[in-house]
Amino acid sequence: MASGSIFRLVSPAKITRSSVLHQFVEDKKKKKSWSKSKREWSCVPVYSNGYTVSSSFVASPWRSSEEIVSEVVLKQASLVQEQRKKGVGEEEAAAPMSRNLLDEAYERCGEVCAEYAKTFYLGTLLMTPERRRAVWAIYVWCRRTDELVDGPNASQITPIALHRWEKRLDDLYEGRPYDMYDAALSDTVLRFPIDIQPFRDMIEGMRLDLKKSRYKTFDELYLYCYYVAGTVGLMSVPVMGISPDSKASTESVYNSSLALGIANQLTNILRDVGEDAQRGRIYLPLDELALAGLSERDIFQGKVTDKWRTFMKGQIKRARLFFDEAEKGIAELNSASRWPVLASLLLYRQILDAIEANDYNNFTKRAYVGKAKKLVSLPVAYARSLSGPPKIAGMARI
Ligand SMILES: CC(C)=CCC/C(C)=C/CC/C(C)=C/CC/C(C)=C/[C@@H]1[C@@H](COP(=O)(O)OP(=O)(O)O)[C@]1(C)CC/C=C(\C)CC/C=C(\C)CCC=C(C)C
Ligand SMILES: [Mn+2]
Repeated sequence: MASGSIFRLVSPAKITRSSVLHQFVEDKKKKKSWSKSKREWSCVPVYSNGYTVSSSFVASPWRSSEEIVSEVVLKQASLVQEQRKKGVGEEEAAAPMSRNLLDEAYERCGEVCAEYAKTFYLGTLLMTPERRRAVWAIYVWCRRTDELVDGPNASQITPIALHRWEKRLDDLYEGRPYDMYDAALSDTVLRFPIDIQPFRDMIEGMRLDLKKSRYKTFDELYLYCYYVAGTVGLMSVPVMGISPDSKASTESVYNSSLALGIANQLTNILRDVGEDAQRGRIYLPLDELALAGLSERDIFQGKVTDKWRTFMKGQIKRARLFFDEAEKGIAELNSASRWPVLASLLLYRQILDAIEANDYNNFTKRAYVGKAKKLVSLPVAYARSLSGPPKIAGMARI
């Protein structure tokens, strides 16, 4: 992907519901006991002594990825609750930069967004100007972070470069932006209650990508998906805003936003199995592959067999459950934010349908959602986004 423009200024040195995957859980129960989280999202094995054997041979209390992530969710949700109570508004903050320059910085973010994600950009035009440009600034930061490991200079990216990128993040959070795009985000995080942790975690995801190319369990994969995509949900909700009519708990809305990121990333992974295998990567839970009678070799050989189809059906089912979880939260968002989010959900979810339509050949055939289907989704999303939060709490209070 051409990334020259957004990197010009960068320093070169750079849940499941209980029904999820029922067949996997049933099979695995024979070997392990499975933790059932409060939100029943977990599809995570717990060894009977509550400990895992870590590669460093140090026994530590076992925490599932979901538990680790839910701490970040709680922290982010409480920041927003505080802001809601205090009634701190978007208009309050003043960034240490002239208004004209700042406007220009945001404009540039909008241009990047329009170039890389046209439909999403159009959706943001429905939002208030403050929200719209804040979402652009977040989008650009995420895109640049991803480009560090996936862009044209990826081969030169080392952990040191990622460390520098994280240092830049700290600086922009402290009001010392390095370039125009950073300046826009620096202003955004002053205006909206967005914790730094999801940003740090996305960088952590990129770090993981540099050193890891296999995922033994879904728990490991879940953490990766949280890092690179669930974080986007946590960054976005404080900007998109929760509807004043929402009766749902802030935490439950955050959980839905997290679910959307996870669902998107799982979908990405399922679409790109063949491409990733060509790069020597397998973003699939190896234990589940083994249970389906498949090995790494089968992935590299890329043959669509009945075993593969059955395995894929389970993976698709799981991704859809995350989409369902996400969908429930959308009605709780501010009215102007619902449409772009729902449109993106509907568009992404159709990639799963496309994998099915390709008879599960995600080795050599790219699952693709045609223009016509995309166009139909937009008014459908719009019509559905008109209905707001249910009159009584529609989402579980935790
Ligand atoms: C209550 C509720 C449901 C709220 C919604 C919250 C919300 C807006 C969630 C957004 C979820 C979302 C769009 C997540 C992005 C997931 C994603 C695809 C991440 C990709 C990572 C790396 O993948 P990979 O390298 O395997 O794949 P590529 O080949 O590179 O595609 C990312 C590329 C990370 C970088 C993410 C972005 C550039 C997207 C950032 C998007 C936003 C800030 C705006 C999100 C808003 C909307 C309306 C979609
Ligand atoms: Mn990428």
